[in-house]
Amino acid sequence: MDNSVIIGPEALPALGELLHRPAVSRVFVLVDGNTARQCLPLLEKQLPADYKLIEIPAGEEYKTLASCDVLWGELTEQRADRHAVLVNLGGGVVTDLGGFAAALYKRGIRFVQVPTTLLAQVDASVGGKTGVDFQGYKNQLGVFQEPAGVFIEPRFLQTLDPRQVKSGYAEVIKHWLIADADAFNTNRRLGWLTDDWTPIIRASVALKQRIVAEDPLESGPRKLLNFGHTVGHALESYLLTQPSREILHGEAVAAGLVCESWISVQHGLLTAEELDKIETFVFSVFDKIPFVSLETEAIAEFALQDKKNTGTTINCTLLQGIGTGVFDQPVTLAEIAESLRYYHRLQA
Ligand SMILES: NC(=O)c1ccc[n+]([C@@H]2O[C@H](COP(=O)([O-])OP(=O)(O)OC[C@H]3O[C@@H](n4cnc5c(N)ncnc54)[C@H](O)[C@@H]3O)[C@@H](O)[C@H]2O)c1
Ligand SMILES: O=C(O)C(=O)C[C@@H](O)[C@H](O)[C@H](O)COP(=O)(O)O
Ligand SMILES: [Zn+2]
Repeated sequence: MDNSVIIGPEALPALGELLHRPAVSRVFVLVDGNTARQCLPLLEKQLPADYKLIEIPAGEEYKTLASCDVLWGELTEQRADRHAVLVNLGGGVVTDLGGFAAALYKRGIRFVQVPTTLLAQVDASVGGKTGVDFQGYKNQLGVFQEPAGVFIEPRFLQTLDPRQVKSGYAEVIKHWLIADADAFNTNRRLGWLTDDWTPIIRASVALKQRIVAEDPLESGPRKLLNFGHTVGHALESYLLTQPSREILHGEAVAAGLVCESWISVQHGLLTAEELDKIETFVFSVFDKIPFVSLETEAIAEFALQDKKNTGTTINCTLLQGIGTGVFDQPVTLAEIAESLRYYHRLQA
C-alpha cells in the first residue's frame, strides 16, 4: 500500500482491490451515525463479507479519547492483529479520530481515509495530521501518521447538508489565500455553489500535498495551512464550551480568516483594499458568528494553547498579500482580542 490520494469514480473500486489483498487480515470500518446511513451503502460492495462495523456518535464533541476507547475496545475484543486495516468513513471527526486510534493500536495498524464531507475531502483526510480534542482544546492529542491511502468519492457530497458544504469551503478559501491568488480572484466572482466539486477538490488536495511534502511535521511551511486557525480554533474551542451555541470548524476558520487578515493589515503585510476583498468574499458565504464583546478576552485566551506557539509567544500565520502566506509571525494576546473586537463590529 502507498499513501496515494485517488479522487473520482475510480476511488472506491481501488480501495476495494486493496482491501481484498492477502496482506490484509481483517477490515474494520469506522463510521458515525450519519455516515453509517448515508455513506456506507455506496462503499459496502467494496468491502469483504466479514468486515466489522464500528460506530461512534456524530459530532465534534465525540472527537475524544472516550470514543477512541470504544474503538480500541472493539478492536481488542475482535482480536484485530497488526495486519488489520481500519477504514475511516466520514468527515474530519472520523478521519482525525480513526487515524489517531489506528496509529496507537498495537503501536500502529494501517488505516485508509474515505472522506465524506467537503471539508474532509479538501483538507482533513490529506497530510497525516490525526488527533482528538482534550480538556476543551482542539486536537490537543495527536500524531502525524500518513494513511495507507486516501480514497475520495465526490458523490458522497450529494447527501451533505449545505451548511456542512460551506464549512468545507472555508478551508478551500484558506488554501487560495495562502497560495493561489488567481483562484481566489476567480472564485470570489463566481460564488461558492457548484454542481461539481471535483475540480476544487483536486486543486485543494494538490495544493495541500505540495506544502505537506515540503514539511510533513510542521516545523516550517506547513504552518501556512494553519492560517485562520489561531483565532478560528480559539473561537471554536470557546463556543464548544457553551451549551446550544453550536459552531462548525469551517465556520470558525472563516471568522479566523477575517481576524488574521485584519492582523496582517496591522502588521503592514496586507492592504486595507485586500482585507476588504477578503471580508466581502467571506461574508458572501458565511453569516457572522454571534458573540458579545465581553467574551473576546475569554475567546482570545484559548490562543495561548495554539500548537504553533513558542513559550508565551503566539506565532500566527499571516498574509503578505492575497495568495502569499507567511508563518511564525509573533502576535500579542491583545492583538488577538482586538481582531475579535474588529470582527464583532463588522456588519455582515
Ligand atoms: N487533520 C486535518 O488536517 C484537519 C483539517 C481540517 C479539519 N480537521 C478536523 O475535521 C473536523 C471537522 O470535519 P467535518 O467538517 O467533516 O465534520 P464532521 O466529521 O463532524 O462531519 C460533519 C457532519 O456531517 C455528517 N456527514 C459526514 N458525511 C456525510 C455525508 N456524506 N452525508 C451526510 N452527512 C454526512 C457527519 O455525520 C457530521 O454530522 C474538525 O474536528 C477539525 O478539527 C482536521
Ligand atoms: O494540515 C494542516 O497542517 C492544517 O493545519 C490543516 C487545518 O485545516 C486543520 O484544521 C488542522 O487539524 C489544524 O491542526 P492543529 O495543529 O492546529 O490542531
Ligand atoms: Zn482546519
